[in-house]
Amino acid sequence: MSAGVMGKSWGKPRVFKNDREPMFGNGLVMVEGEEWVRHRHVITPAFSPSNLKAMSSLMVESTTNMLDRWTALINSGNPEIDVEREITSTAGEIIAKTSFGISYENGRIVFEKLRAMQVTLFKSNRFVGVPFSKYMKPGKTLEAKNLGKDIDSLLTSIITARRKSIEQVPQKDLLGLLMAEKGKTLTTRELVDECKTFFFGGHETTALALTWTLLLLAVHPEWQDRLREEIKEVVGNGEIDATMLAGLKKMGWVMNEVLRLYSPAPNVQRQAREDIKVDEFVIPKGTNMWIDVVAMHHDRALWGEDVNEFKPERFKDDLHGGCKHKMGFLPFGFGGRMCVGRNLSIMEYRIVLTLILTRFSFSLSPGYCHSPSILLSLRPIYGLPLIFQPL
Ligand code: HEM
Repeated sequence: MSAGVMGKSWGKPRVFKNDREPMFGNGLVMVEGEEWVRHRHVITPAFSPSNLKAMSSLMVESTTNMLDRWTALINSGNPEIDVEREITSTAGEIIAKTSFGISYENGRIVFEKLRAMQVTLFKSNRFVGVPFSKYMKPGKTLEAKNLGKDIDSLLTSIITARRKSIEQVPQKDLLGLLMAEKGKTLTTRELVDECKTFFFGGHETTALALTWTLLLLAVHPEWQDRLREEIKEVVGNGEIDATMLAGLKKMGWVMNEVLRLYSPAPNVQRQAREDIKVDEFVIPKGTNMWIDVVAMHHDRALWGEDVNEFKPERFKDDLHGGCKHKMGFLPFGFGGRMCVGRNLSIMEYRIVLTLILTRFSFSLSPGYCHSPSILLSLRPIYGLPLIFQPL
């Protein structure tokens, strides 16, 4: 691929920014040029393996609460559970805990308001790029704006309080880590936007990766067994230790195969900041490029005749899953702007799936209707009802 494709001459489309401003403000997803370099420099170290490991117990805690709820439902004669709704809510709780903490009152309120804002935006903001779309649902747009104001002022008060106490109690969540960076700093306004960015960029994507995985494991029970065997060998029956998770190789292939077949982020966007030469073509300044990741991940020419089959083993000896082009598998984007939270989501995926598989087996409910749809993310539009059996 030409160097022009990967260079800094590509930014994010303005239309994408307008539509997503309430969610991301001027957070990492939105900033460009030198500003992006500065933000990325401060944020990347917060996602280091040792920082992430310290967050694993929060993930275990929220997931265990969810699974205890499932056990109570099953014991009361209700073994059918909509896992999409359940997992999205738990992933929201996990990202709020790992981003800014919710063990104190203001954090909990921010979390509730972010959730409400997500529901509102989902109703008002699904026409990405449609001119004047925010005027189609003016009530919802206003509601999102008011929630946004409340969230900003609550997060500002959390950050101000932490600035006063940072010497005494440095917090180990992402906000605490960003505030503790020596020399490089973000302003309070920038920190507010990064907290929102982590929430909106980080939980639904991970939840959908898990949801689609449970669908595929429900229809391929032999893979439930294989993963359970691997968990027994690698994790044993004791508590999950984050250092063991890298040993879950087959689970890694399954995650890649799910991200290939049902990529939660269905497209990656760029806009030419200047005229760019790519091989014999010139792409004029201002051109929007939407890379259709879903289509690329289902392209027979790249993947072969079995492109639509669930075959995790295609990732066994090849990080690209046997794809004929090294840029053909892009669930986390590409280049310098590749997803900064991917290791957090990989850790969360492994923890949640390990805990589910250790406690339950599951099959598809006859009520499931397969209809993957792109509404910002790629989601099962009618949810995912599964029938659970305790092990
Ligand atoms: C399965 C889970 C996830 C998927 C599929 C995913 C996917 C993506 C994609 C496709 C991009 C755009 C990359 C590009 O433009 O080349 C991105 C960027 C980003 N993601 Fe994720 N993501 C996931 C989880 C997370 C998590 C857990 C967080 C944060 C806690 C996060 C935070 C971000 C941020 C901040 C960016 C912007 C990076 C930049 O522009 O420098 N993501 N993600």
